[in-house]
Amino acid sequence: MILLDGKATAAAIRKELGEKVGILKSTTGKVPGLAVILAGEDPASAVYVRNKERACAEAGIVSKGYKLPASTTQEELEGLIRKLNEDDSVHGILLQLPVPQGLDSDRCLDLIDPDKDVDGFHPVSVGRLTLGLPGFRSCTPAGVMTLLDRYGLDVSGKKAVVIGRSNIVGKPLALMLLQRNATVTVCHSRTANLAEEVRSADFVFAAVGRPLFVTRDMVKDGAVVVDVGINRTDAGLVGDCDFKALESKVAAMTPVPGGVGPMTIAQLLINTVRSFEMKQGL
Ligand SMILES: NC(=O)C1=CN([C@@H]2O[C@H](COP(=O)(O)OP(=O)(O)OC[C@H]3O[C@@H](n4cnc5c(N)ncnc54)[C@H](OP(=O)(O)O)[C@@H]3O)[C@@H](O)[C@H]2O)C=CC1
Ligand SMILES: Nc1nc(=O)c2c([nH]1)NC[C@@H]1CN(c3ccc(C(=O)N[C@@H](CCC(=O)O)C(=O)O)cc3)C=[N+]21
Ligand SMILES: [Mg+2]
Repeated sequence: MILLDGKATAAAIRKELGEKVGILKSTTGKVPGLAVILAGEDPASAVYVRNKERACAEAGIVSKGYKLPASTTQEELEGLIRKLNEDDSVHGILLQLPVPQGLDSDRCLDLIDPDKDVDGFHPVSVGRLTLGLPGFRSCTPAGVMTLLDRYGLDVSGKKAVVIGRSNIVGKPLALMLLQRNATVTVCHSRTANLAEEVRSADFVFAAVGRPLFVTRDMVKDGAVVVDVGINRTDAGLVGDCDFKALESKVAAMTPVPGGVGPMTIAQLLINTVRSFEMKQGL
């Protein structure tokens, strides 16, 4: 089995980006900037935001954290986004989800300048993905595609089954796989015979949010399995797949932790540097 090492791949990407940013700095006199907005005190979100800030530093990207209390009003949050849209030192704006109760995340995401939408959540970015046009792609599914690329795994002509249809993972991932000429099936909580669908897959993508959801009997011999799930259990952080049971059956698989999670952050950095380049007309 080939372990799809997202941790090592993400580290390599950060190093490459650091070198690229160094060159961009010497030619333009400027550096890419990312604004990360965290409203409220969700502990998992705080961990992710800290990881993002550390990753930015490694790649030479200036990150600016905006920590807002859970009591922040819709008007205040929208005011901050408007200000960041106008700020020339900011090339990417990320609103960490979920936002506290009472705040309307859709209205906030809508307000982000699509040219700074490095998270790929703006309806314009989603529309561009759907149409196959250039634009920012949601970092988790785009990070998955980057990981497959780095391992030379090509989905073209292959049967891909995505489990989960959320707007930030399952749905955009299905569109990206279709763009790469996979034959794509999307499963969800109303899918009949889900196990049978998954058994037919050359590539399985699990984005469900349930530990041990994908079991050995559900996966075909020699399949490639990408586990997007992040579940906090008494046994620690686990994915959606029964890693131990699948190990001797699959051709390649991502671990959790150390798989898709670090790639999500690496993709955010890739998108931010790209946004910076576009601003410079590069
Ligand atoms: N590694 C990373 O960078 C990231 C990891 N994640 C992780 O990925 C997982 C999915 O995240 P997200 O997409 O936001 O989650 P959501 O909860 O938004 O979506 C879960 C999806 O799984 C489906 N589902 C739930 N239960 C079942 C079931 N019993 N049978 C079939 N389908 C089911 C749901 O179906 P339905 O639509 O019918 O309700 C839904 O489409 C989570 O563990 C999350 O923590 C998320 C983002 C980034
Ligand atoms: N606007 C927005 N953009 C996001 O991209 C976004 C979001 N909101 N809200 C939450 C989800 C989740 N997410 C993760 C990022 C990194 C890891 C990650 O680094 N995981 C490590 C482990 C980290 C740990 O120890 O918890 C790993 O899998 O190895 C996981 C999950 C991004 N999300
Ligand atoms: Mg969700």
